[in-house]
Amino acid sequence: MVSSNHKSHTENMESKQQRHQQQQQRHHQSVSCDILLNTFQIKKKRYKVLLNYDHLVWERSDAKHCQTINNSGINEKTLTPTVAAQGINVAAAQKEAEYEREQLSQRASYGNCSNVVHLREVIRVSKSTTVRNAHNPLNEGGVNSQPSQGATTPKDTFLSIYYAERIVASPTDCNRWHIRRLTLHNKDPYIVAKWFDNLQNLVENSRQTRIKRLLVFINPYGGRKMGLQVYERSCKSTFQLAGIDASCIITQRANQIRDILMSHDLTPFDAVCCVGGDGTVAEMINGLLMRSMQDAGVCLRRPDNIPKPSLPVGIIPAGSTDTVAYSLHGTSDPQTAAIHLVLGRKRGLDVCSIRNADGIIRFFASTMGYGYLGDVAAKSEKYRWMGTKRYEYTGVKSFLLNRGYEAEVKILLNEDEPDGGDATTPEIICNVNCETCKPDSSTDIDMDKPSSSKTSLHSDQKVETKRSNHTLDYKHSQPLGGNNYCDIQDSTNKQKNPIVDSSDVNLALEERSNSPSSSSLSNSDNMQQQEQYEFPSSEAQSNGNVPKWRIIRGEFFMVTTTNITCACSRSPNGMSKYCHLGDGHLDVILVRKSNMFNNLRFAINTMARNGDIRTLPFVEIYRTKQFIFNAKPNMTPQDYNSIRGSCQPIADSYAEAETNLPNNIYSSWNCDGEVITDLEITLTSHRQLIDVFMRGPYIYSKPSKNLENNSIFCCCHSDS
Ligand SMILES: Nc1ncnc2c1ncn2[C@@H]1O[C@H](COP(=O)(O)OP(=O)(O)OP(=O)(O)O)[C@@H](O)[C@H]1O
Repeated sequence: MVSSNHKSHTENMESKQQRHQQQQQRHHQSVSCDILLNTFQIKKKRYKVLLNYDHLVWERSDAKHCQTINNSGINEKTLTPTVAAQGINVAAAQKEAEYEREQLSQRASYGNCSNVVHLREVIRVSKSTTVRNAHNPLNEGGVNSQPSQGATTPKDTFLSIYYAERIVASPTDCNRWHIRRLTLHNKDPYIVAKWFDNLQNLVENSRQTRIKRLLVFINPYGGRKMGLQVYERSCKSTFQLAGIDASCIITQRANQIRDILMSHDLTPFDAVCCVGGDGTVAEMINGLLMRSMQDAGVCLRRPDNIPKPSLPVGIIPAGSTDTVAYSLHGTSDPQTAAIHLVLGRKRGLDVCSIRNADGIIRFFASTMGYGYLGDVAAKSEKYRWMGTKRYEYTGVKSFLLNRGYEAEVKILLNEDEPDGGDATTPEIICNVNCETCKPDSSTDIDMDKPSSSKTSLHSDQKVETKRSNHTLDYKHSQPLGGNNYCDIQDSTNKQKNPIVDSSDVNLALEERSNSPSSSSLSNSDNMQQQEQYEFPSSEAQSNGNVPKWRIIRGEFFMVTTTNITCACSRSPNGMSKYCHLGDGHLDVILVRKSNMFNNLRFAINTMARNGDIRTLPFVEIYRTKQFIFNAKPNMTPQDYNSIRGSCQPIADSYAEAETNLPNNIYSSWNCDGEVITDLEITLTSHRQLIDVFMRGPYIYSKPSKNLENNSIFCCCHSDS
């Protein structure tokens, strides 16, 4: 009896709930219509404003004011892809223009004096009774952004729409975004309420991909030690405007981000973000990847596959070079990075794993350079007090002292490019609509399939993985949209811990010295610029699917692998202009030892906007999924013990590197700005292993006055 009563009560509750939901749905349907057209005042001028499905259009009621002014003050009617003169890849630029046109296709053709904003770029909508409150959405009046429910009489006559807009100013400045406000005024509060409800519903729909709870790591030590200020100035208000509940942690030591990500409960968050330079990004990415491996229960050193972390990442530049942020966003403007984060558009970014004889030692997202770049990283840390100037100082010093480094590299040939994918054919620059980086189902290469020269890589050694889930002491006292600073109890002093302990080095070294393949490599007496191919045996061929390697030996000014273009403000095209963000490959750049003049040519071509290192005869570029490096092909087994490689944290790296490496015979690796002293490593690219809030760099489309159709291609308006 009791149970049947309970049952009928539950059914009643359920049907009530359903009715309530239906009522709500009906209410939403009644308030949301796809098209609205009204006249509003914008800065005391009358405008016709149209809400057309997913975009908002406004234009002066008075036709004589029909010319729009863009941000650079240029009168414009349309934007066309006239970019050939800039030496920018025309095909890619056309693609962008096509994309922009596609974006606007559903907008029909508006007058050339119309201003258009896609609701996808709208960050917040608020209404208020006074213009003052409309301009302060986080104040009492403006925060009221919930749809007005039923009976209350509307009294707000101002509607503010905050949206993100890209600034297209010049070929060198077309990637920055800023937030603009459009304030509409209508004396009839019912019209304002209707617009508010509709906009709010539509924006909510496009908001589904956006995040609400964010974990932010701020590095107060990197760059000009301005991490906190950068966050306060460029990100905090943007996150608040977007209603993001940000919990901030100011780092107290190197590797703390990685340790927190590996040990604390991350379920309260939708995303993780870091404010810092490349070293900070590397820590965050390493922490997330190690955590996902740990959670999946795979061996950290020798995983069969590397699971993709569930949390996407945001990257806010506040370091010295910020190559990762620059390559991803096309600018090192922190507000742009924050805007990409709040708008929620993600792309997969390739990440490379680095293995030594013991297995994976860490991951990198930007670049890994031996020779010149390694020397700069090893030396520059000592001069951190110089700020960003330290790179210039140690850069020149390392440049002059570089006498070339002997090495052997093995490059895995791509199946479709039997000659090794020599990158001399015209290529497309990775951009916002890059076809090459479209997400696909192509699998990663098998971690253990391509072998380096070491048998120890295939051993079944297991590393115990332990996970302790601490919870962070977040202060959730503030409402959604707050920016809370968290207290972290950091009892462990792990300042000198490498990403993975190299405790098994001796064991691995013994295995290595017994390895038949390593001895076969040491037989090569003549190391001068040799190149050969390793062909599979006939037996292996009959099995099919056998990797083929290109082997190159010689002396190099530098050997660099890049995962992204490595562009930065000093080198706007980057070291590897055509490198893609998510194609599952890394670019290997070999700069042969030649003379000072050639080294200088290389440096100039890397830094100049129109430079192209592919034209230099002493530079070779290969695109590959896997790369094996050996700095000491002639080394005897005894020598290994004196030059044990290990991954060093950035602190003290200079001292360690100098004592470990004998008399400039060997360089070290610069891995995302940090020093690694391993001399035998294997790099493997993992396609789109991490999701990042970014769009990729835009290619400049020059504003033109040629009017081919009546559409406009950017959003410009007079309300600022
Ligand atoms: N509170 C701290 N004290 C000392 N070191 C820290 C602290 N917080 C983070 N770090 C370390 O500082 C290192 C340098 O930071 P980061 O790479 O962000 O700046 P940068 O080297 O100036 O910039 P870039 O790498 O872009 O040139 C990082 O490797 C990080 O581990």
